[in-house]
Amino acid sequence: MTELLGPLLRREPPAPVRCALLMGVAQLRHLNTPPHAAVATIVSLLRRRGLTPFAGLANAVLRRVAREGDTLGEGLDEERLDVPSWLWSAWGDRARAIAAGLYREAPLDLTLKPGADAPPGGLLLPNGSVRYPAGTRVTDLPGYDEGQFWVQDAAASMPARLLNIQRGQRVVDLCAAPGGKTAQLASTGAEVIAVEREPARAARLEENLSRLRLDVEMVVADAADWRPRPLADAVLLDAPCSATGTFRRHPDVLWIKRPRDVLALAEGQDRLIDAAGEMLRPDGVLLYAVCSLQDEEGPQRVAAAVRRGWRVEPFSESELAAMPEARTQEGFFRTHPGLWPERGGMDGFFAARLRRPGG
Ligand SMILES: C[S@@+](CC[C@H](N)C(=O)[O-])C[C@H]1O[C@@H](n2cnc3c(N)ncnc32)[C@H](O)[C@@H]1O
Repeated sequence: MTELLGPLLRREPPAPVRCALLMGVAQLRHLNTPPHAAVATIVSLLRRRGLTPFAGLANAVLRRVAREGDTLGEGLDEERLDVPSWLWSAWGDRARAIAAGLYREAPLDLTLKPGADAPPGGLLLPNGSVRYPAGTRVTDLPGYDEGQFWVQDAAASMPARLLNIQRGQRVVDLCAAPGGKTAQLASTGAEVIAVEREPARAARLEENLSRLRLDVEMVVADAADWRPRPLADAVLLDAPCSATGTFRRHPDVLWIKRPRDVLALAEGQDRLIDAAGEMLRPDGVLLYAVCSLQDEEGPQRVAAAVRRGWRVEPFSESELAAMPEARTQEGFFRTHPGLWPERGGMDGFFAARLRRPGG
């Protein structure tokens, strides 16, 4: 949008005026706002902010964008321009496919409790999630109050499915709130301990589990310090991350994160992976997951874990039969918002299965 605006301005306007113009361009180009409404909104916004001298400029520029927007935009590589350069480079040859997800609003995906019926109007996805159009309000769907399902993007539902936990096993769910993965684990009949550091988020997790009528042991603690007794058969670590994979729901994430944030998060991820190692019985399994598109938080964390003695246990083709496009050569699970374009995309996720060092 900045590139579209540039040639229409003879000199750089003050920052608030530029912001208002960008809002106008976004309304005209992306939100299908009728031109008169977009122009009137921005002009009146400028007047109310004491920027009346710029009202004429806004009027002229935005009318021109409304009239000639398509011609003005010709030759601009919108996908490239809508992604910060450092992320575009970091995404490498996946960048264009990932950026395609920028222009699709995320649908609403549900995970059903075993045996529950899907509310009408949904599309059953190959992985078992049920998809509803963007904008659907989950609380309006029949079965919500009875705890028959919860909101969880199709890609986000895969790590817990891939852990393939069995009834009676003891599983620790680290970094658990708001509890989508906890609910999946608890639905298997496993003994689940959910660990969440933030008390307010832990309270939300408890509320969610109570609506779902699922039984879980809750621990409010820092996963880096807490240890279970007896040790666990499996740990699911949904580690705090840059969350770049969630940009369809949180578009600002692409613009507020910096490369140094990713590096700091990676250090924390290594610490939590090794903490998980101290929670597992010998030969116990760790499912490491992040909703990040960044190599530093995915494959590079696994490579670092291998250097510290962890073993990778690749996901097989049959384990990922429902989402074959998500299986990497190394046997990791990796998705991005450009996948499943005909079905409405999915979040970006990374997951790998690791065996405990010395196990
Ligand atoms: C990505 S969200 C987890 C989403 C969740 N697993 C789900 O499927 O609904 C990350 C969560 O981890 C929590 N968290 C971050 N660092 C933590 C730590 N060191 N120990 C425990 N919880 C932590 C955050 O408060 C946040 O609620």
